[in-house]
Amino acid sequence: MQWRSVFRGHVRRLRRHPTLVSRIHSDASALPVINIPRSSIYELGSQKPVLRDVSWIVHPSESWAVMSDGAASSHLKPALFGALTGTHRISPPPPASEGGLFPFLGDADAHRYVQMVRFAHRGRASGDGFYDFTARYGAVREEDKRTLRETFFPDIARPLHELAVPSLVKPERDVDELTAKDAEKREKARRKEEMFGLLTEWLQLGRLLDLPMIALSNGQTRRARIAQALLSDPKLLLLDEPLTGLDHKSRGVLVALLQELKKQKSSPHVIMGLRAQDPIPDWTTHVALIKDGGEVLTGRKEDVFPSRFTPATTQAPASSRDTSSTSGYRHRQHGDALVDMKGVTVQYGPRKVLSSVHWTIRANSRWHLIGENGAGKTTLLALVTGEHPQSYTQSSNLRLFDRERSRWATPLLHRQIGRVSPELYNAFPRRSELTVWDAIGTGFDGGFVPKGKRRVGVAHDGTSLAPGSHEEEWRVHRMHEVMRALGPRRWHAHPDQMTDEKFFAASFPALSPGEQSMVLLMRALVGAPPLVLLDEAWAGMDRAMVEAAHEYLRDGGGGLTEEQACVVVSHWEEEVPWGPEHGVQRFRLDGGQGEQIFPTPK
Ligand SMILES: Nc1ncnc2c1ncn2[C@@H]1O[C@H](COP(=O)(O)OP(=O)(O)OP(=O)(O)O)[C@@H](O)[C@H]1O
Repeated sequence: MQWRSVFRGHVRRLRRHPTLVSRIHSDASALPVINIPRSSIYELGSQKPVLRDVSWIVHPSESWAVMSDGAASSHLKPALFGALTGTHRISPPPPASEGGLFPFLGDADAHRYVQMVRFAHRGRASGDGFYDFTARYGAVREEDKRTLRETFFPDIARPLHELAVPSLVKPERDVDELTAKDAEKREKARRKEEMFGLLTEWLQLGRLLDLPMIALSNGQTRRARIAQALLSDPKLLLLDEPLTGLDHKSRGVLVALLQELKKQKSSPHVIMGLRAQDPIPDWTTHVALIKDGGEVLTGRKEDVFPSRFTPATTQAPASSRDTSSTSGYRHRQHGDALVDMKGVTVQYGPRKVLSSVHWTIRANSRWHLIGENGAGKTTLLALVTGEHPQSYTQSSNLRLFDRERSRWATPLLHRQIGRVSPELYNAFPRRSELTVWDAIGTGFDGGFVPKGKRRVGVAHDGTSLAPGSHEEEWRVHRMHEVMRALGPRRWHAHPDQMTDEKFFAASFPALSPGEQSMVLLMRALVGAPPLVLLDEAWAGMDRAMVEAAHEYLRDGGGGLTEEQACVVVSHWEEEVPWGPEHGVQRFRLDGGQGEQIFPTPK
C-alpha cells in the first residue's frame, strides 16, 4: 500500500528518538485506565439510565474502540464518552477504594488529563444563527487571519526566553531548586517541540502552519486537531470518529501513528470511537459495542464480533468495489451539459489550487469526485454553486445550466442545486424552534430561512405560492415522499414510536448528528433539482441511514431521475451509492489538475 512507504521513515525516526521514548510512561502502573465495574449511565438531572449495567474495564495494554450497533444507538455513543468526560453521571460511581473511574491517574486531575476530540463534524458555527462559510474563499477578513500555528500551537516553536541567571541574593539551596525547575521546564518544552516536529511531518502540516485557519480544507483541519490533541499531553485521549473526512493515505498514516505510539507505550492511552460501518484497525484488541436499547457489550473484538473477524475483514480500509474494472460497466445515456468547465483556475496569490480544469457534468450522470485532502474538491464545487468569488473571474470558462456563471444571480443558481457539505452542516441555523419540516422545506429555495405559509418556500420570483396551487401541492407531496424514503421508518430502532409526522415536528437542533445529516440530505433532494452535490454527506450517519440514502440515490430507488446529475465526494469507496454497474464516473483532482479516470465505455 502506498502510504506504508510514507510513514516507514517516520516510524524509524520515532523509534530512534531517545527523548520521545523516555517520555513514555513506564508500564509500572498496571492499574486499569478505566474502571466501571457495573454501573448505569444517566444524563445529568435524569433518573432514567441511558446505558444500563455497563461493565467496562480498560487495561493499559489493551486498545479499545467504542462502536454503536444500530441507528438509535448512535445517540448512545456520546453517553459512554460523556461518562468519561463528566457530561453524564455514572451510578453507582466506580469505587474510590479501586481508584475511582481512572485508577491509572492516581491523584492527577482527570479534567486536565482526559481529553475528548470529536471529528464527525467540525462544529465551527457559533450561536444558533447562520454563519457565512464562504468567507474562506474570498479576501480573508481581519478576524479570520489567525494562522494554524497561532490558533493551535501558540506556545510551540517560540524561542525559549527564560534566563538561567539566578538572583545573586538567593540562598544557594533555592538557586539549585530554581535551576532544577527551570531545567525541567526547558526539557519539557524541548520534548514538546520535538514531538511537534514529528507530528507536523507525519501528518503533513508543515506547509499549512502559516495559512489562515479558515483556508484549511476539512481533512487538513482534522489532521491539525489530532496533532493539537496529542501535543496537549493528555494521559487518556478519546478520539471520536477520527477517520471521518481523512483521505485514504491520511487514514493509513493516522492508524499507523496511533499504533506506533501504542507500541512505544507512549502517553496517551487512546480510545477511538468508530461508526458501525468503519473498519476496525488491526491493532484494536477490544471493543465496547453499544446496542440499541442501551446495553453495552465489552470484550475482545473477536468475542464481540464473532462473525466479523475473518481475516479478510480485519484488513485496512479497502474498496468493496473494484471500480478500475470495466466489466459490468453500464453505459448511461447522458443528457444536456448542466455544468461545463473549460479550463477553470483558482489561485490564491502565487498558489494555484485548481489549474485549468476541464469537466462536463451532464444530466443523468453519476460522479464520484476524488482527490486527497486539500486537492481542491470543495473549491471546485464552490465554483459550481457560485459561492467562490473567483467563479466570476472564471465566468467565460464556466457555463452553468447553459449560461455563463456571471449571468446567474447566486440565489437563483442555488435553486438549481441541492447540496450537502460539512461546511453547510456546520453553518445551518440551529434555532430551537426550527422543526425538521422547516429545515427540509428550505430546500425548495436553497436558502436557510423557512418561508411560505406551509413552510415549503416561495415562488421563483419571490412571491408567495398560491394556496392550493399545483406547485404548493407538489412541494408538500415531495416533503412526504422524501420522508417516506429517508425518514425514521427506514432507520429508527422503534419506527412505531417515531412516525414521520412526529419526526417532521421534532426540533432540528435536538436531533443526533446522524439524524441532522439525514434531514439535510432530504433538504438537498426535496426540490428535485437538476444537480445534486453530496460532499461527505454521510458524516455521523449509521449504516441503516446510509443504506436508505444509497437505495434512494440508485436508479429505481425513486430518488434521482434521468434529468438529474449527482456528484458524490467521499474518501470511502463504500460510501459511493453507485458502482460501474450503475454507470458511475470518477473525476480526480491531483496537483490542481483534473482528470476523468474512469474509463469511458466505447
Ligand atoms: N485563502 C486561501 N489561501 C491559500 N490557500 C487556500 C485558501 N483557501 C483554500 N486554500 C487551499 O486550497 C486547497 C483546497 O482546499 P479544499 O477545501 O478545496 O480541499 P478538499 O479537496 O475539499 O479537501 P478535503 O478532502 O480535506 O475536504 C487547500 O490546500 C487549502 O489550504
